[in-house]
Amino acid sequence: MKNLNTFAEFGLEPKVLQAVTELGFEEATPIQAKSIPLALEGRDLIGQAQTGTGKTAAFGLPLINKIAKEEERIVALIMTPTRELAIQVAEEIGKLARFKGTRSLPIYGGQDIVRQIRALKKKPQIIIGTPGRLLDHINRKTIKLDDVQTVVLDEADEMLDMGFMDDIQSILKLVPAERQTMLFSATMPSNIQKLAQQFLKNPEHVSVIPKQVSAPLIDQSYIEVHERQKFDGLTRLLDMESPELAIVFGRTKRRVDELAEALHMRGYSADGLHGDLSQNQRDAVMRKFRDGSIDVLVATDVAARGLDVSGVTHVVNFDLPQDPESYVHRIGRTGRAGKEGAAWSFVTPRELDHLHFIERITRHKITRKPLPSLAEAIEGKQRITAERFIELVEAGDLNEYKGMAIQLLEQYDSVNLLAAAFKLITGEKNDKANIELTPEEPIRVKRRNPDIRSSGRKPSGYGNRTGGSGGSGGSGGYRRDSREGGNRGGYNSGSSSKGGYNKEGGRDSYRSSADRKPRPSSSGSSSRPPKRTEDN
Ligand SMILES: Nc1ncnc2c1ncn2[C@@H]1O[C@H](COP(=O)(O)OP(=O)(O)OP(=O)(O)O)[C@@H](O)[C@H]1O
Ligand SMILES: [Mg+2]
Repeated sequence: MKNLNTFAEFGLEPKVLQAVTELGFEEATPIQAKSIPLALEGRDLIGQAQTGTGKTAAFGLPLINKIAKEEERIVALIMTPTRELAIQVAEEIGKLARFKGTRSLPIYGGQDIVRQIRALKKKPQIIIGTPGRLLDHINRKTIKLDDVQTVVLDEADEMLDMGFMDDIQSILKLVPAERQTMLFSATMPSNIQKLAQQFLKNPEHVSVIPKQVSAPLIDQSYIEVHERQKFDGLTRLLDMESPELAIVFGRTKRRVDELAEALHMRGYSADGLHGDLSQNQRDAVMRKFRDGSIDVLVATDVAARGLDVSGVTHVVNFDLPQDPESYVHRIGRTGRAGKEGAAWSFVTPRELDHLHFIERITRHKITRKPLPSLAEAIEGKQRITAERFIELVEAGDLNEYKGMAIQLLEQYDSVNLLAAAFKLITGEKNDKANIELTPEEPIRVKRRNPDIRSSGRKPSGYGNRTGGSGGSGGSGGYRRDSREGGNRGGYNSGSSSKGGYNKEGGRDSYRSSADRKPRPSSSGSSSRPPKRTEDN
């Protein structure tokens, strides 16, 4: 099949094409070039391509193209694992549908259901939702899926990991069998195949996987640190690198809260994002991050999937993620849409094995770098300040300040004066603020079945490793103890038993937190990963 590269060649209708042009997309990305023609033919698809390569438009454009303007029923359903993603995909679909006027609506937990019901009365044609809240509406009969012709599962593997299998099954049973189903993600672990077999008809696998899974424009480094050095390491890194926008990933909700608070105390404009925040709080944090009023977003894996915020120049894994997949998705928040990005990971000595495991699975070398020195941090701050000085000088418009400058220059040396200005501006943020974070346990290598690449080829040596040094944890199972939610050590899932999912824990996070207690740790014999509740 010839790969089409310009959007005009796809035969999209003019109003859809107009939106693409307006958005400034010149060329289709490889995944778009491969998927769009097949999707337009009505084929079922499994689409895999690196983070930030335009998968949303790859399914969004054919979808919008196919929906008749005068349609009054819900004819398309897009499912996403998290609320933020539902909102973002809805926004992108909204942009792509701008000229055609296709109506879409995001539906997710945490948002006032009455308001959603009101919005549903306006006859949306595309629903973009998280599985739990969708089911709620289906049960209330406020959403009817009888006329759905196209279903998209975005980040399908994450939805399975979060325990949405049952919900997805229940939902798909209500969609007519005569439909088109598409499944997209950057990573495709083996459980996806099962889902695909069950719900897709003769699907075309469309994958754009170069040698490595993560996006090529991300410069990946790691710093070996002790747990207690991490915070100072982070502030030095931020000072040295001066990111435009940075996302710092922490392992748990507590970690994120503490870290955001600590950064704040040191004078950084940072805020935390995790699943215990109300939807309003989460929306507010994302808004501030998108408009640049905060420049460091500290987050649990909630923000790791699919989120597309332009200007994210740096991702820092303050704590290493458990899975290679998470690593790929986390660092994929930078280096998007052809831009460059930097990913830094803090690795404690006991986690070095785990880092090498991630390197092997992602087939990408992660370069070791030293902890930035204080001098480098200070120099970084001064460099940025100098750049700002120069911008201001070049912009002119300094008349109000010149009088005092002239006065001072008559009495003092110009170098000393400028140095004093630097000191004043870049000098100690509240470095005295005493910061102590609760330490996190190191991550250890776990045996599991990641199949991060759809080819199913496993790098040699893979799967034979047991944990690093010492300690707790089943040696055979892949113990998913890194997810937020505090259920550390609470459950084991045998490496091949990802099929069943725990329904406990509450589906929607608008429920009271009492409904969302993690499973007690005595239930370690269960092979079912508990559903992560915060995102629905
Ligand atoms: N053909 C294109 N040319 C330029 N930019 C594009 C093109 N297609 C999409 N984009 C932009 O690229 C960015 C990333 O797209 P998108 O979020 O769909 O990536 P993704 O592949 O879904 O990534 P992830 O795996 O993280 O979910 C978006 O801001 C989108 O508007
Ligand atoms: Mg995406």
